[in-house]
Amino acid sequence: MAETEKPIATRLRGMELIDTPLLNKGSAFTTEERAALGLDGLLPPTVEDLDTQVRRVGEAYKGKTTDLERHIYLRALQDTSETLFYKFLIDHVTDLMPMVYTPVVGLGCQQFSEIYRRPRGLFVSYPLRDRIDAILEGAGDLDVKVIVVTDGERILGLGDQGAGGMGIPIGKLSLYTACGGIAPENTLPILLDVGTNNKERLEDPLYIGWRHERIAGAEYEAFVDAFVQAVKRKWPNVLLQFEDFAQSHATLFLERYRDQLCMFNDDVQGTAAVVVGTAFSAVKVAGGSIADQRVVVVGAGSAGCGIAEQLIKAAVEEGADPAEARSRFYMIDREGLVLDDMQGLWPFQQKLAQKTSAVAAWPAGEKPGRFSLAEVVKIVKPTMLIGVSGQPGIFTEAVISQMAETAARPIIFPLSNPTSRCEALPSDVLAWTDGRAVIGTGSPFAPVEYGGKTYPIAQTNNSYIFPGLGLGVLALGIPRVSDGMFMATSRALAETAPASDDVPRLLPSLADIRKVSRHIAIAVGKAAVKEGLIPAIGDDEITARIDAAMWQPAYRPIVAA
Ligand SMILES: NC(=O)c1ccc[n+]([C@@H]2O[C@H](COP(=O)([O-])OP(=O)(O)OC[C@H]3O[C@@H](n4cnc5c(N)ncnc54)[C@H](O)[C@@H]3O)[C@@H](O)[C@H]2O)c1
Ligand SMILES: O=C(O)C[C@H](O)C(=O)O
Ligand SMILES: [Mn+2]
Repeated sequence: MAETEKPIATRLRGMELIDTPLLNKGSAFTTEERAALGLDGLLPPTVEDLDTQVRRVGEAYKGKTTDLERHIYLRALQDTSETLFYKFLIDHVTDLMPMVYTPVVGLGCQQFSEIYRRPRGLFVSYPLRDRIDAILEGAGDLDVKVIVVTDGERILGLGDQGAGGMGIPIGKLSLYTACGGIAPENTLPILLDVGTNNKERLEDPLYIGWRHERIAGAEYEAFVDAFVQAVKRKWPNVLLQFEDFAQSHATLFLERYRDQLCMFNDDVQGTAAVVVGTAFSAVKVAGGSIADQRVVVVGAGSAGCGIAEQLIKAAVEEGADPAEARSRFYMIDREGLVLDDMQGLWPFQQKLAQKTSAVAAWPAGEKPGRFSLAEVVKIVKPTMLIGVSGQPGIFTEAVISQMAETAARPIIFPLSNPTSRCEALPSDVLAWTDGRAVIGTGSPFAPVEYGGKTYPIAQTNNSYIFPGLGLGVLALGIPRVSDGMFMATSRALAETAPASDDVPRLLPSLADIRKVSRHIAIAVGKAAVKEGLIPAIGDDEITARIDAAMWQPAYRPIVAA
């Protein structure tokens, strides 16, 4: 009997069963199930199959006229029947992913309180801080194996969304299932509600979060710690993904907790991994290696510094001298080029600051001792330009065309999400570089027509990484997430990229994402064996365990318990 056919035994009957999205089959409950589970008469008489249901859903979906309506429809479907939702999502992943994930999930977070229908996941709010263990019990019978948690403070490039940030863990976990084959009953989204400093949300009479300014400092850190310790008690082996925390907390918690449990920070590590993987493909097109690049990163935050560090690691693995590799990185933040004499840098920024002595001989900029993005591009002649600033349009025509003067194939990654925060539109970047740019973006863009050719735009988003990483970790019981595992995901991702022909093809098509995630999971498993994180097992065994673990969207027989 195939894995998917093992019957599920339940005590639920009638409407209670129909109201349980993990078990509900709607019109696909069989005649026997209807009789045994008290469903006769509650359902219309025709017994349908999943494909027929997907057709009906497709028709209803076509009638939606705005992206927010499409998002609401898909979320409601997920809360009605998870199997049907995932079948629809997986079958049409390229079209539907932007509706459950970036960019539309950004709108979903901003309007979370307005479109709110039914609870999903857990809200751990500060006023209930003495009852965190009890709140986690609310997960009920779920066999929780992966949690995505946010406090909503830096939602994409949209800033503080308070409790509305819950849209992000829900969206990320949908991709764990759709793209990585993690069973939905193994996933749990969590929102730490510590208030919000977003005035608009605080003044919104419909705001569903705790109407209070953000708790900060020691109280906040103690609260997060109480949460993490409670998670460890309840689910000691869970994979805990930190998502969309503010810059002041992302790296802090990563360093604090990485040796305490199986966790990672997606904005720091997952992002770095997808960028390094895409960069491997990009340098194949542009010529040279990672170690040859001169890199300007705009936005020296969690993502920017994570990306720079992992690219440096890749250059060193290619044989570069570590100090020399580091010296080729130019981080730009609000004050321009990040220099070691600047006040108030975080330690992770300090490590990437250029030495004031190194720029002493540079031509004077507009502000004494400071250098703008435009000035840095002119002086440094970068080969790679990465945007993780959340500042739309910051890659101006002047900046891009300046870069194109000195780089034959400029590698340009405007990575900020959602689309409204993108540093430059791919169509503009191609036009400003006579079609020579090698482009990756964070949000999805349609292929661009330029000079009689069609350029696919690589969606350089951590969604290419975390589902496969999670699959590997869960299928093989890997107890910690290491930097080496992330480097393995980058290499595995690059291996799946199609060969570039007359236009760059940096990443595989999203339609192949489950195959890509499987390939990444296998690479993660091999890296874990190599690092001694799990007992030595052969490659065939790794592959077999991953294949067996992959959840498929199909109905399983249900019997009365
Ligand atoms: N493509 C992806 O997979 C991916 C992954 C993570 C983050 N991102 C995007 O990257 C952006 C930043 O994320 P983060 O976690 O690093 O946030 P962050 O807040 O840690 O960092 C953003 C940095 O940009 C700087 N900045 C703001 N205005 C600037 C300006 N005018 N010039 C230069 N720098 C400026 C800020 O000072 C800050 O240091 C977000 O928009 C997010 O959506 C994309
Ligand atoms: O959520 C995304 O689309 C990617 C990333 O994690 C981000 O914060 O922008
Ligand atoms: Mn994120």
